[in-house]
Amino acid sequence: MPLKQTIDTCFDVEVGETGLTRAEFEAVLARTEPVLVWLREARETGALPLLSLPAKTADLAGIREAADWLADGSTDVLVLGTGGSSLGGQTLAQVAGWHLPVSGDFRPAPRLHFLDNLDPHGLAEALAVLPLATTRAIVVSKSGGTGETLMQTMALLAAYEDAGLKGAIGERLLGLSEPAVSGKLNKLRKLLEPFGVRFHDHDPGVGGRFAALTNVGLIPAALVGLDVAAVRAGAARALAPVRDKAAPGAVPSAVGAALAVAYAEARGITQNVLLAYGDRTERLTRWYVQLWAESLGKQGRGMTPIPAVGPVDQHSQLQLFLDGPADKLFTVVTTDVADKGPRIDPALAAEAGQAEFGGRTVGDFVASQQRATVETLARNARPVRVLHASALDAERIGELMMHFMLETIIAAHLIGVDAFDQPAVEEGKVLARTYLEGM
Ligand SMILES: O=P(O)(O)OC[C@H]1O[C@](O)(CO)[C@@H](O)[C@@H]1O
Repeated sequence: MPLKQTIDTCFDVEVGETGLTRAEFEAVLARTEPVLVWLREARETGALPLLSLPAKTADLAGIREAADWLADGSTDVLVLGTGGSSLGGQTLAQVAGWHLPVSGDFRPAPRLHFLDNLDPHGLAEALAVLPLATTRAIVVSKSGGTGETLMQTMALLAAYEDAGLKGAIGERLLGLSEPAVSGKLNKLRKLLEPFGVRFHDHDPGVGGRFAALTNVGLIPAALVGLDVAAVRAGAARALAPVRDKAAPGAVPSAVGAALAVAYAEARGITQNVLLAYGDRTERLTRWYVQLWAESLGKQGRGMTPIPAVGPVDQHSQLQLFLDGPADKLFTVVTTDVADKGPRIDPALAAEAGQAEFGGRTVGDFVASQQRATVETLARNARPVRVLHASALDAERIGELMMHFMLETIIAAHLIGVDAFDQPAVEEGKVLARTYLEGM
């Protein structure tokens, strides 16, 4: 079953005066019309390569081959890379069971590790415990110049050398970066190619945070057995209403973008909580944070993404969400979990004084919580939309990610910023380099 978006609990009739009026929403929704025309044309002309990805199949064999090469005889596979060079892969891999509490630790070899944060202690400890002779890595950097990734890579190269494996680095590492362009230095290629490391090309027309559906996200996904063709098929579903010239009200991503922008403009509500239920969606919330924050936060404009996972964050953030400032728009991602998971023994439930648990499954409880949280938010005058998937599988995650990417691009157009750059972060990078030189 495809993704279902429900926005009824976003309006004044349901949430009181914090809520938008239908007229306020419709006015912004109407402004998505030219954006949808632009998107449709960009898909047809290929001007926005992201939009060609859902229908693309020619590269899938190469993606599966790369994943098989990384896995072959390996106990461990590292993904070095940060931001958009890592989070999309993490999000997809988690749907296949990577990084789930407990069961994620018991997955069959190879173990998959994403090293996306540069931490001196963590990296040293990782390099000390990894069985390097059976460890492969894929190094992902669109630009080839990200300091964190270069440093991790150099540290790994030195560790291989110390382990007497220098001669076989080409058999252990794979690179993924923009194609070499004459006259333009790609530091990662310059560093790794002399070791005989092969490179896959990062599509130069797809920015890192929009790259989950390219080899960047799909190689790690394939490595843990996710059906990468199904991910693309799901993405195609999210794109279909744009392609098919549906009216804005029938394009879920346009509706979502219009809601967020209408709340920002008409109510000053610029905080967007993504509360996703289930361990398999935890990385999705982190991927969404980069997408929404880095794409929209510029020129004094933007909206602040807040990640939350259910039900666990009911026990940390929900108090604030319900009873703190009414300054947030909520998106709750739910799935059909009723009847799923362990079933509770009625005798134990009665013994514990929790008779209503008896005969119910864990999923029954979570399903009730999903419903109760949405309703409680609305009753407390918090606007909330629901994105519901019957199950979070390869196809649905592809649909969900494409939905959010389209929503982000449309929102960027509505607020008048470029979704695809991130100029402000450069200043700190330059300064950090200066400080490093002075050490
Ligand atoms: O893939 P790269 O070029 O290493 O960049 C990693 C990340 O760094 C950023 O450029 C921000 O510094 C992100 O936009 C990007 O996803």
